Amino acid sequence: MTNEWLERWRDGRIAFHRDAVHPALERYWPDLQNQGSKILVPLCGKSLDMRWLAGQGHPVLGIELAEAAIEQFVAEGQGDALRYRQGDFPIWRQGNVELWCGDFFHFHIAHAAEIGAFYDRAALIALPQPTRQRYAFHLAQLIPPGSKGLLISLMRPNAKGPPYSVGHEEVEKLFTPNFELTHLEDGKTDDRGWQESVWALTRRGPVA
Ligand SMILES: C[S@@+](CC[C@H](N)C(=O)[O-])C[C@H]1O[C@@H](n2cnc3c(N)ncnc32)[C@H](O)[C@@H]1O
Repeated sequence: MTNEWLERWRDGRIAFHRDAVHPALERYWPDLQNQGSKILVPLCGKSLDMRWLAGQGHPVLGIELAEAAIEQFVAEGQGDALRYRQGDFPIWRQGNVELWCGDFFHFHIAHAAEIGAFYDRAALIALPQPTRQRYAFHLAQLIPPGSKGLLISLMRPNAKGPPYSVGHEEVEKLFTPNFELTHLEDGKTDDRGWQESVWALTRRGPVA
């Protein structure tokens, strides 16, 4: 799976990338009241949503496997990027966005000191079913109790992924052990029969 993503970035097969900020982010983020917290964006690609979050006054920490995605994000942004390293992760920093290049599952709590919220659009649904369980648990370990996040999942017919179809029942099953969930909306179904679902999550008490 891992190499498949690197191949996709190499070949420019990135139909998941949006040229505009996700409307659900703009609609629902202000209600989460995460003022100024550092936002974790797992499996971030080169999403413009990170620039929007930074524009709202948040430091952003994205994690992305493909160096090509990070190089493109920086090249398409403004200003120089600083390069440095934390452990095994090379990091690019441009303005208020820092992008860590590596496997999300190797990003540990010690790296996550200042994280206060998260944003997942097309991260959970990029992972096959057994890995989604691991993802939900790992995310819970990185997010302090009381902090919030926005999750945009996807339901689709004939679900040979990625992106995988992750319906309401699975979202609830994956996250309920460690988060309080509020279902915010189901988007319009597009002409492929794909429909996004949007959730607000709040990390429950201390035990992951
Ligand atoms: C479907 S794309 C979504 C990207 C971004 N969230 C967006 O909305 O455009 C999933 C991204 O996750 C990256 N990825 C896949 N597995 C990963 C992992 N284990 N750790 C970090 N990044 C990963 C892929 O390279 C790809 O850029």
